[in-house]
Order: sequence, then C-alpha cells, then structure tokens
Amino acid sequence: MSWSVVNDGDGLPRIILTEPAGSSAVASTKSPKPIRGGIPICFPQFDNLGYPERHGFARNRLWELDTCPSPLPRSNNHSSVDLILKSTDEDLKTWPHSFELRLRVILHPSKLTLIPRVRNTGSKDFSFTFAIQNYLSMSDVSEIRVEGLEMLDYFDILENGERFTEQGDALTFDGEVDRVYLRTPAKIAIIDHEKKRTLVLRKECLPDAGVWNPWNKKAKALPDFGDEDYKAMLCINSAVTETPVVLKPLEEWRGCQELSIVSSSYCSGQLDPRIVLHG
Ligand SMILES: O=P(O)(O)OC[C@H]1O[C@@H](O)[C@H](O)[C@@H](O)[C@@H]1O
Repeated sequence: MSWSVVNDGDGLPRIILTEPAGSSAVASTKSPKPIRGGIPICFPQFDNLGYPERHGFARNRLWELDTCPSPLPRSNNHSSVDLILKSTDEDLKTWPHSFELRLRVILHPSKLTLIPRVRNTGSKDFSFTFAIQNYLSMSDVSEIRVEGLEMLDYFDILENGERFTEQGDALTFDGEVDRVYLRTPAKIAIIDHEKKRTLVLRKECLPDAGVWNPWNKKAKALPDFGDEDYKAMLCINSAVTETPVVLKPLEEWRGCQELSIVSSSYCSGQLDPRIVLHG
C-alpha cells in the first residue's frame, strides 16, 4: 500500500492510502456510496431493519474532526484521531432521533483500537444496532481458520436469517458465508497460516460478530468488488445486533474494538490457541 500527504482546504495534512490492486482498485469512493474496504461503521442499523440505508447511513456520510471528545479525556497520543457524526435535518427525516456518534481511532505499532460512542442528544429514548465492519486482508480465505465461535448460535443470512448452532471446530471457508454469531467471547482469532500471522480481535460491549465472504458468484455480481477479490478477504464484524442498545436522553453507549497481530501462526507451534483466546 502506498501513501501520500496532502493539505486539505483548512491547511490540515491528510494521509491518503492507496492500493493499486485488489478490491480498492474497483471500489467506489464517491459519496454517498460506502467504500468497499477498510472499516465502515454501521449505524443506526446493521443489515436492514426497515430504514432506507442498508447498514445505516453513518458509513455514507462525511464525518468531522471532534475537538471536544468529552467525557473521554483528550488524547495526547499523536497516533490517534477523534471523529464525530451528528444527526442532520436530512437524516432526521428517515431516522427521527438526535444523536452524536463519536469514534476514537488509535494506532499502535501492531494494534488498531477503535472506541465508538453514541449519545442521545434528543428528548426521547431511541434504540439502535451497530457494527464495526472489518474488511480483513487475507492471503487465501480457503486456508484461514477462525477460532472463538465454536458451539455458538448464529443467524444465517443466506438461510433467511434462520438460527443455527455452530457444530464444528474452528471456522474454515469453502463457499459463500454470511452469518451473525451471537454472544461471542471477547476474543476471536483469525489464523492466516500462509502469512504466518494471527489477527486477534478483542471487543467490549459488542457482543455479536458477523462473518462475511461473498465467494465467486456474489463477488461477480457486486459492481465495486473485483471478481477474484473474495479470495483475499474476510469480513469479521464486531456488532450489537440481537439485542439493540436503548439510550435515554443524554445517555451514552461506548464500545471498544482492538485488532492486533501476533506475528507467528499456530502452524509454527509457537502459539497456544488458549493464550490467544483467553490470555
Ligand atoms: O454490500 P454491503 O451493503 O456493503 O454489505 C456487504 C455485506 O456486509 C456484511 O456485513 C453482511 O452480513 C452481508 O449481508 C452484506 O452483503
């Protein structure tokens, strides 16, 4: 991935990351379409609960820099940014609730932390579902194992949202998958043997986890997704879906997700899965 720094209209430096090949090569960056990649934020709905924009409107809007992230202390860490999205008159027409959605993004050498917060700034209770949709880059999805979801209940979106219980060992992939696992452990391990690394997803107040890969047929049908790109990606979402969050006026909900890389994989025999998942 290459990067460059440009100054925006306010004289603030912006870092632009570009990937000349892969899914971002065909991804649309034109508003109001979400970018197919990165980490879209789904709010106020995950999937489609009856409001017009699937996965919510937050991923289709331009956020602003948040200069007052209270009550989180201001971050003095230069590798972090506070962003905010507020309800607009246009959005109030389809989702009639005033809110402030904040996101702190903190970058460490081998860890990315996201702290999303939603505050009810209106005068009535509201409820919402939420997801951090992580498009993860994989060497080869058919060689990936996901641990931490064994024996859990899940909704299978490919089976009209029917509820099943995961039977197997770790999750492996040989076809399209679109599921939401319920009440998962705080840690999920995504093991990439070929890259000899394990991605560890740790989450708080985000009890559910989506797992999505469109596989070959659906990939071809998606206009902003390369035909072969399904092979090198997996979406794992940290989510609140089964039991929506309810906020009274002035209440705030806070979640947290950490994505870190453990640089050897299980196949090296140096890593104990119990340490990754429970350590
Ligand atoms: O095309 P979209 O709206 O970005 O959604 C992509 C996928 O996102 C996943 O999170 C959903 O579980 C899938 O059902 C969906 O197809």
